[in-house]
Amino acid sequence: MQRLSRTSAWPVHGRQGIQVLEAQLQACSPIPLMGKAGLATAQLALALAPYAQRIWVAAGPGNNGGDGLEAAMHLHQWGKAVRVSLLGKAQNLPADAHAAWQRAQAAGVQINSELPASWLEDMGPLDLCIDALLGMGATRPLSCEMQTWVQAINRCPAPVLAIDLPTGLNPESGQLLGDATDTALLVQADHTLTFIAAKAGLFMGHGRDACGQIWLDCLGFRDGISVPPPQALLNDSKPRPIKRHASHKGSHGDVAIIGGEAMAAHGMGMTGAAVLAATAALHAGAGRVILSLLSGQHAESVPPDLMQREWQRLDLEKLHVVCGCGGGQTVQSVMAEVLRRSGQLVLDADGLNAVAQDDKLQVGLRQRTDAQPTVITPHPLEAARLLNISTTEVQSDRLKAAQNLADQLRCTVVLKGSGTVIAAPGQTPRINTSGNGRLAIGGTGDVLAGLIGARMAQGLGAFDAACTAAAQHGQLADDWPPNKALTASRLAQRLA
Ligand SMILES: NC(=O)C1=CN([C@@H]2O[C@H](COP(=O)(O)OP(=O)(O)OC[C@H]3O[C@@H](n4cnc5c(N)ncnc54)[C@H](O)[C@@H]3O)[C@@H](O)[C@H]2O)[C@@H](O)CC1
Ligand SMILES: [K+]
Repeated sequence: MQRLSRTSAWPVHGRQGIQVLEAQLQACSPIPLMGKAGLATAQLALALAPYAQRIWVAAGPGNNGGDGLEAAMHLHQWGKAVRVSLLGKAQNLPADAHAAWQRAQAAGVQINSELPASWLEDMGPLDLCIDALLGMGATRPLSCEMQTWVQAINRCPAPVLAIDLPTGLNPESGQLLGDATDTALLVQADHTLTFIAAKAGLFMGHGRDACGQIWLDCLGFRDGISVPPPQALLNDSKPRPIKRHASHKGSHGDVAIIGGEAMAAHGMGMTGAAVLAATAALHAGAGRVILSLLSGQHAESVPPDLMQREWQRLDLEKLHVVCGCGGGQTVQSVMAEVLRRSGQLVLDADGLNAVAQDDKLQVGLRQRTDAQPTVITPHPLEAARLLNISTTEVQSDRLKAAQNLADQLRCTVVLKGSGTVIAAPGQTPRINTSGNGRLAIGGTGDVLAGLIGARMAQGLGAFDAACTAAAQHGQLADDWPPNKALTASRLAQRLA
């Protein structure tokens, strides 16, 4: 068993991949895998809460419930006061889970069909709760009874250890089951022990909030097991590439930021986004940063190290161009040329909306050559516009949406959101695990675009630049002092 850390590129598998692995693991295991899963759960429970005496296991009607029953048996045998609430009838449990129920009963574990309220008094306050209601079999909306049990777990003041995944979570998308929107219908765990392999939903959408610390037990994985291609890898990029001592400003590349429409239709200037991206590129260590406001005017109050130049005077072919930030409608008029001529390109925000609205620009993006790598950084709504699908469809399979975009537009895609996905043609997608809700404010996307531009300028390929930048951007937010407001401009200045 191991704690899933950000420093390894853990493979992520979907249901099919898990089933393929499961069948092989079971074939070479002398005992049912459920026995191993239950023992691992009990061991982790003991390690997490060594002094826990009163433990409640909420067990569901499938094999996830079976894992819970196995764990309950061990904890009972180790002297803990364990109560199991079993949702459903024991005779309806699948074979392995039914056998686990029999073993737990024979060992003397108390198993009720009720929630704790009615029997808690004789037991005293709980020290630990184990969520064994639903695992990989969770596909449909929660039944009313299951909803009540999930809410009971969430009301429980004791720490919660979820088996395989928190109940209520779609293991593949990280969304709530049945596209529910009420997060009260999702167990909020302090720890999640997942089996066989990491699942995408744990690292995306609501999974990021609901899982707590994630642990993985591969249930006896060994050499000789044939591993199907993973759906994705966790992004293990090191946040900070080191600058070589033997370098000069030319070694770190020139970044040009094109954006910042002066007066938008609503009468407000939009230079801030472009200035943020430029500031980010500057602080991230690009050799030189040129700010090109689409108004043709020069911005005031910008760092003196930023150069300013009209976009028409840029030597686009030689530059690492970041285009779109606050570009408004005006960016539409420059896009064809930017796509055709820019050496390396990061497209963000209004640049992406321009592409989504114009088939010719999409062709222009697809026709960029291998020597003109491109990174696009859509949030889910921008991705939905580009793919001509709904945001819900994007969110229900973020890995697929990112990969489809990458293949269609022949570029690297950074699909932002909870669990940013980085995809590119011919690459296994990466799921970024750093970052938190504090990044969900205006301007942080501009900072990310500028940071990617800087990393490309420093010599990283498009995919690596995107992975590295996403890791660093998120890590900064994770390390941000809790009592200090995180703003995009402060974030840009903290890059190094
Ligand atoms: N199959 C195996 O070899 C192993 C399975 N393991 C455990 O088994 C789990 C998967 O077991 P299952 O496939 O039985 O699936 P689950 O135990 O996740 O759930 C299936 C049961 O829940 C019910 N159900 C599904 N969605 C529901 C909803 N929304 N509301 C109410 N009831 C719902 C189904 O009717 C079925 O009775 C894994 O997550 C893992 O915890 C582990 O023991 C490792 C080995
Ligand atoms: K569970």
